[in-house]
Amino acid sequence: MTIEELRARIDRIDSGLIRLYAERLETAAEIGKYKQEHNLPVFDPAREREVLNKVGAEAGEANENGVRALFSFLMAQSRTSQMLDRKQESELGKLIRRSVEETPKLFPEKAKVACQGVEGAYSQQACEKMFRSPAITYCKTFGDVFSAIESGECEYGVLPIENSLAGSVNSVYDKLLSRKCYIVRSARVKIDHTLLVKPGTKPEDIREIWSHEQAIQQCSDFLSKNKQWQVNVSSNTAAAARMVAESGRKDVAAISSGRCAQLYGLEILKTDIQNNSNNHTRFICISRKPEIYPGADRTSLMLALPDRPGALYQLLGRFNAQGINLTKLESRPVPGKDFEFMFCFDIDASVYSPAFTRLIEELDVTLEKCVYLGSYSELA
Ligand SMILES: C=C(O[C@@H]1C=C(C(=O)O)C=C[C@H]1O)C(=O)O
Repeated sequence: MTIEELRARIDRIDSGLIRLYAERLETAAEIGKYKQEHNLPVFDPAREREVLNKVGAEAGEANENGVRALFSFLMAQSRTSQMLDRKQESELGKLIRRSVEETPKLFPEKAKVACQGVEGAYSQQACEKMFRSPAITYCKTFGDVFSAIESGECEYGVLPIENSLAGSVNSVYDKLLSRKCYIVRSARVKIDHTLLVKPGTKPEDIREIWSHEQAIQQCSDFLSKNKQWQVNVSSNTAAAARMVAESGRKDVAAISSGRCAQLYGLEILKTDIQNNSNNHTRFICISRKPEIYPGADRTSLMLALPDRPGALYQLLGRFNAQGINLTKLESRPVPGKDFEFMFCFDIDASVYSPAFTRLIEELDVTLEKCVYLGSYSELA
């Protein structure tokens, strides 16, 4: 047979498959109606197991895995269509729709905002990107930022969530999971580390360096060329700059943003001392209530998957089926549990799109645990 003839045969098989696919979905829709009339849930895991075992056995050893994967996709499609036919919103679907309806159309210009650190911190730059005239309360720790919102002392909080070189800020993710706050906006801030000293200090006078742990890591090449310096960790890059300013010493230097030079009366000895100049940090703005402002095109979720082969593959298949892109996928251990993981997803889809609504309905109904962290837009 020629390739053309073989392809014509494939085309005929495909037409048959399409007809059977539609027929299977129509039958599932009828089952869906029955379930609705009899108050039965859409998802029937026992029946799905039975179907997978049956088709797997029928396919025989050579085709078993492929057939099982195909049928798990087909069954997910029937579930989606049954759920959409119900026109009954899931709890999460309702929360998102209500938040869109109840959130004002404009992001506030003024608000009481909690940031971690001291004046000059990168969190402050992020906060000023988000709010035109914020009233900032500085907190010692990330946990204190959450507490300031929970107690009502502040309306919003600004926290780092991810750095382009160092990756996710895991302690912020863990707190988002354990404390009830939602992401309502995010912003990218370019990180430019500089070496700051008291005016008049010369490079050869320096004996000690102070900075935040991450900044020290990000400037490791520069620091390794100056091994005679003793490197000390401080809680924040801006706190390190303030410490140098207040120390009265001329043998210490801070690694901090250039902005802190003016703020604390310091001199910039060297700019751009980081290993890689493409260094950005993403900051999030959190609030007690989910607020979804116009333009929200990113949604963060944390999902728990059943511990079985193919669970993540099947979930990713749902994103693919809805044509939805992901901008982040990472696993996080569940605090206090041995080797139990949740997956952090950043979904790249407008909250107004039907595909997003369908996906949320599916996830909320079929997954063991789906923690909604918020829908928002990111300021570049
Ligand atoms: C079609 C049904 O609904 C869902 C989809 C299934 C399928 O496509 O085979 C099986 C079980 C249910 O989760 C059904 O209950 O039979």
